[in-house]
Amino acid sequence: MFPESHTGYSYEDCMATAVWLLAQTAVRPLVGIVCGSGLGGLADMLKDQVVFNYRDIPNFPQSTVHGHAGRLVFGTLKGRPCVCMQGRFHLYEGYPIQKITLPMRIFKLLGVETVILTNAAGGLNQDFKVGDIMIIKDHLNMPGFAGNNPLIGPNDERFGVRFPCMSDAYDRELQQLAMDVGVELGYGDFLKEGVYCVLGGPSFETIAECRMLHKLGADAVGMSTVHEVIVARHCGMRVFALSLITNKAVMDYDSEEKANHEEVLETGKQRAEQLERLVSTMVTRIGHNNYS
Ligand SMILES: O=P(O)(O)O[C@@H]1C[C@H](O)[C@@H](CO)O1
Ligand code: HPA
Repeated sequence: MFPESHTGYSYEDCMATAVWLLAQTAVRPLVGIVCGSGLGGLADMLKDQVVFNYRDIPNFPQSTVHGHAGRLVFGTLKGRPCVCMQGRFHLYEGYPIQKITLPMRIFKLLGVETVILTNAAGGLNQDFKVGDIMIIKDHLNMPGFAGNNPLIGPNDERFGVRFPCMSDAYDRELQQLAMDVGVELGYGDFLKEGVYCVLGGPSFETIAECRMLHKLGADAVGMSTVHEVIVARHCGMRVFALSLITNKAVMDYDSEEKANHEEVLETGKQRAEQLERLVSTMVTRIGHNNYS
């Protein structure tokens, strides 16, 4: 029924990778974290680390992008068992979409219940400034509109249903938790919420494209996260995601600004500490009170 070129991994392949990892670490992670461009410092916060290079993990792709170290780090964050991807995969690296999202299924098989994803993104919302942290409340999946969805191909019910709901993709309690923690930490001035739009990349957007995306309801634009969110939700994990606004999307023909990866990494460095504190404090509170 599906063409031979289908590039997914079977349940057994994912299980083999999970079993291989579990055999080499005593950590049983409940929280899985994905670090965006220049945001890999989050992984360095983990204590009692057990680290795997992606090249050593069976079935894992390799990181090819500057700012994505290519290491899977197990450890504890303030006593909570976590696993952290220090580096993710993107469509523009040439990987099939099922390979980009494979780590989400491995997270699930490792026992992860909550996934926290971070990314670097261009700000489309004119109220956003460089350095703002945007809590993602929803997404626009542009590659999905063109038929590139990670769930295309045979559906294995052991992971999830054929037609998963996405109107509740971003957990509302975790969004509230992020707001509460952010305000407590004094980040209220640069904590925003909004809609993230994913494109294929690697070219940054034209001015006309930015204007169109803004009109369509996007507050920030990037090249990741959404595919991972779809696969994480398909297999029943809770999802929280945030964008660091690393640059302002160029919306004006008079502007001299040009999006570039160096600026993205530089903004990441400047906000790294606050972002790490926000995420680590959230992790300590997940599973408590009304955030359970
Ligand atoms: O992995 P993320 O989404 O943080 O990376 C963004 C998108 C591109 O990979 C890169 C552009 O600078 O940063
Ligand atoms: N566009 C797309 N992806 C990005 C951007 C951007 O402006 N900034 C960081 N990642």
